[in-house]
Amino acid sequence: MAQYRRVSGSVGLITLQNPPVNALSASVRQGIVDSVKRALGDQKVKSVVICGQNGVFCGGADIREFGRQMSGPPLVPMIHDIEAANKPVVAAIEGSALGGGLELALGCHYRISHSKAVVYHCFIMTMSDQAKLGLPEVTLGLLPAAGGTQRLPRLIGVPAALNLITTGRHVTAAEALQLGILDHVTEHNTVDVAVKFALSVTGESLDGRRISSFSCAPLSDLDSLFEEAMLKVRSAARGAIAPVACVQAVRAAATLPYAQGMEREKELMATLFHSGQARALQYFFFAQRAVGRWSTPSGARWDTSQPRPVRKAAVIGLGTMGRGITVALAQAGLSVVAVETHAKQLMEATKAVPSMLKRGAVRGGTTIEPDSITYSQNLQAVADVDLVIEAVFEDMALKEKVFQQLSIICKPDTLLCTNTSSLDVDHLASQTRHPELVVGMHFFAPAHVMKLLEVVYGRRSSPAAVATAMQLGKKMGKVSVAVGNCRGFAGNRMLKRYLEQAFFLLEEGATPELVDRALEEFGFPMGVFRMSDLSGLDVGWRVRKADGLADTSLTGTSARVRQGCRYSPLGDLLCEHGRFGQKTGRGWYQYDKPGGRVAKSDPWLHNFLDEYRARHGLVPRCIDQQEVLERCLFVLINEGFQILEEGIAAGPEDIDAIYVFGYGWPRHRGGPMFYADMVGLERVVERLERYHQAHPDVPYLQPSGLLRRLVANGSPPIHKWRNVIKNRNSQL
Ligand SMILES: CCCCCCC/C=C/C(=O)SCCNC(=O)CCNC(=O)[C@H](O)C(C)(C)COP(=O)(O)OP(=O)(O)OC[C@H]1O[C@@H](n2cnc3c(N)ncnc32)[C@H](O)[C@@H]1OP(=O)(O)O
Repeated sequence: MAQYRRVSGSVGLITLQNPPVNALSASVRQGIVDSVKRALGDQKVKSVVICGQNGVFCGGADIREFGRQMSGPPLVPMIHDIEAANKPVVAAIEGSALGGGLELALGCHYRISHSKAVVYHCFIMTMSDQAKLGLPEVTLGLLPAAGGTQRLPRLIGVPAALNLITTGRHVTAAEALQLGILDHVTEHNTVDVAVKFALSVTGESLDGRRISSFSCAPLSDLDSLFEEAMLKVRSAARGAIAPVACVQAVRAAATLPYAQGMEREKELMATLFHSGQARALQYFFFAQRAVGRWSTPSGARWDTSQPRPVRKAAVIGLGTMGRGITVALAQAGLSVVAVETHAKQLMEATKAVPSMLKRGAVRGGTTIEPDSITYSQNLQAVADVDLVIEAVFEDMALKEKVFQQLSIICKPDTLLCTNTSSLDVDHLASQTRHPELVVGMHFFAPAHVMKLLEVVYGRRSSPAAVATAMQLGKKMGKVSVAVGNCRGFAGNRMLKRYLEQAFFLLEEGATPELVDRALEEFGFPMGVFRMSDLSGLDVGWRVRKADGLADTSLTGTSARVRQGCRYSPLGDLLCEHGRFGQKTGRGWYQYDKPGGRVAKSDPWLHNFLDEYRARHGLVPRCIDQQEVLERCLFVLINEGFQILEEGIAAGPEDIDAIYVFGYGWPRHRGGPMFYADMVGLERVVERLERYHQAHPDVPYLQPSGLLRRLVANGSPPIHKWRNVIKNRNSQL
């Protein structure tokens, strides 16, 4: 809806009303069309202001309408009519003007927005109280098809428009003013200022105010500008089609008259609108928000659990993870006690952490007060903190000891969190006096950069403890996903199956290059072997040794079998050769030096694989990309269904958010569970069964019970899976 009233005698004020973000639903568009008509037809009205209710201008087109039959007045002619009006129309932008919201504002003759001077909160300087503007359609697999690709370059120039449209980034009102998107910013009430402004421009000529009549500022070398832009978008998101279409649409603005440019925009949008990528990205938009509405099998929920305030936190262990967590906490404005019992490691951390903070501040355009962190070699320093995150070496005996000590030293209500990536959170809780205050906070390296946080609730974790960890994650800018306690939790448990298949494929005749190429063409930034080299092969080796798996003294058939199942010792053998990946300059690939980044094919590795196969009587066969994808991805997906079945994750959105934010799953494919839905659950079952027949010694290739049940229920779409899971759980 849109409300219309006349204010200050001669200004028609149109207020968009569609909480929470005033999205341009059919009824809002109808409201705008009707109100504009009324304003233009009313002789008493000399100028018009468009604003949004509750301090938000407009969050863009209503994304929920995209999957349905479109109705109501279309955006393009609506915006065209506003621009063509013979009375000045002013956009009063508070909160957000995004997507169709900004395109609506670009159709207005003037744009005024809200910007407050720099504010300080805790130790961090931000520009928080400012409107945000942008054309984020590309992040939804679309392009700004309500004239955005044609008006923005005409207003601010081709290079700046290309940047905004292809990245979808939001800019603050201050930056938008600098770029020329806004005519004016104010620290006062934006709508009042816009109304006064509208009165002041009454009767002035609008000839120079209609952006569609502008020409793009000429540029000397358009071809190389667009070639460069195309290369950039192609390497930023492999295989994503929307960024490419965005570049093509902006090119049309730079080279064609407006009307033809609009035709091109429409054509390009038509190719995107019904694409699988658009569906995946729009699903993921809502999935991201759904993970915040967490619940646990014991009935704890996001809306009934009260988080505790956390002002002062401690980090125990200042290795790579601990340092990153310290930085993330400080960046969130908390006071941090950083504890490391080894003097040398502590000294290194006192140098590394401030420089990480500095780099982060430069990147984020903020300043940070390093005094918010105190360092100590003594665990007693955590006595008065509200929350502790333990990040010591991944060793149960060591962690047990730390938790026993923390339980004595800390205040009785201090939340004790562990950053373990796979160990038993319940067991650690049992070492403390208040197991209800123990949860896992599983960060991903580098912890101050990666968006994902798995919040692991144990059997006895209280709802308040889960809510506090979830909220703290959000405060640190993370996407927090609540998961249950099992070996590897959700993400690493699924990863284990994926890695196993990759090793098996090498045994059967593939090379790291072939496997990685298939996965990178699918859209992962790095294939499994390049990724292992980056994160260090010794990490998994240590875990396998702790699990009693990495025994390379075994010979004959038993070398490749553990607990009755197929096992590949390839990763263990590489580690025994001192090949830990990038850090040693050798892994699945070779690097020019230890710490080198550029992976090169390694003849040694190929010989090693040949010898290994010969030793075990394995006859290499031709493996194609389809098999690589199906074996690696379907087994990972299958484990995802098992995790849903067991209630370790509450819904498919949780798993998808974990994989996109923590494991590089291409966002335009929606996440592993969405991908399964797109491929078709029946097909996933059929392929898994086929591979299981061929490899009966790999039990994880057998389709999970939930996957089979979903197929038996007619393969409902992903948003209905929770019902099938719920029905099953209620029968138990
Ligand atoms: C052939 C057809 C031609 C059509 C041409 C179309 C051209 C235009 C296309 C578009 O405009 S696409 C939409 C572009 N806009 C966006 O991408 C903005 C999306 N929203 C946001 O970034 C944020 O929501 C916000 C506006 C910055 C506000 O953030 P905040 O953190 O305050 O709230 P959220 O939790 O994110 O959202 C609250 C609530 O609102 C729902 N929502 C937000 N935006 C939209 C939207 N555009 N459409 C529908 N719903 C929206 C969001 O999902 C949340 O609800 P729940 O999911 O929690 O129920």
